[in-house]
Amino acid sequence: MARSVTSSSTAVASRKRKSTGNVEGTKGRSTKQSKNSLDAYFSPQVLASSAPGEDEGSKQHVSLNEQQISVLKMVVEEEKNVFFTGAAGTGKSLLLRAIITALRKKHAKKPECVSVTASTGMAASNIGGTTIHAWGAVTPGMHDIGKLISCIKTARPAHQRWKTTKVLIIDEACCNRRFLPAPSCH
Ligand SMILES: Nc1ncnc2c1ncn2[C@@H]1O[C@H](COP(=O)(O)OP(=O)(O)OP(=O)(O)O)[C@@H](O)[C@H]1O
Repeated sequence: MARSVTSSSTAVASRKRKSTGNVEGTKGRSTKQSKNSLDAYFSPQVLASSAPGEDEGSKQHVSLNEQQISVLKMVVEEEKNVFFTGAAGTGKSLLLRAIITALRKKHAKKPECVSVTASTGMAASNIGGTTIHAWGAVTPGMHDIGKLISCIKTARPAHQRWKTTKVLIIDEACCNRRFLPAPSCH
């Protein structure tokens, strides 16, 4: 199955995901080195978003803080399923952009492995993604797994996306409590 990253907040799911983690739950575990090491595909400098009314050119590169880096590692290096959340202005969006950049670098040869979605159209457009419902051909509020799978199978492009995606990002995941991806679908 695909692994996922969700946030309020964001979730990332991966086909190789081993467990769920959060920042507080980060445990020192061995990570793959060599070409899969963080440094190989991630630059810790992230373009900060400009304030409303500010010139786009005024954007500055900032470095992720320790907590953001630990989440980034859990997602990109350790390939865990991660849900991260936090109070307003704590850097979730910046972290998510860094995660997307790092995952796209890591999977540059197979871009279809990384899917970027959100629970609302507005949130999706902010991160250059699509809604989770459009992406996966899933109906909000449908809890019958059998029916969900039937729906997905009749929508070929969506079915293909479920099969090829290794990392599924869902931003603002908690905005839509009626739908959370059912891992048993894939
Ligand atoms: N590590 C960092 N170093 C410097 N600035 C940062 C860092 N992380 C985030 N920021 C800045 O803090 C501000 C808030 O960050 P961001 O928009 O990512 O927060 P958020 O948690 O997504 O907020 P909200 O929940 O309101 O959407 C932004 O201006 C961002 O550039």
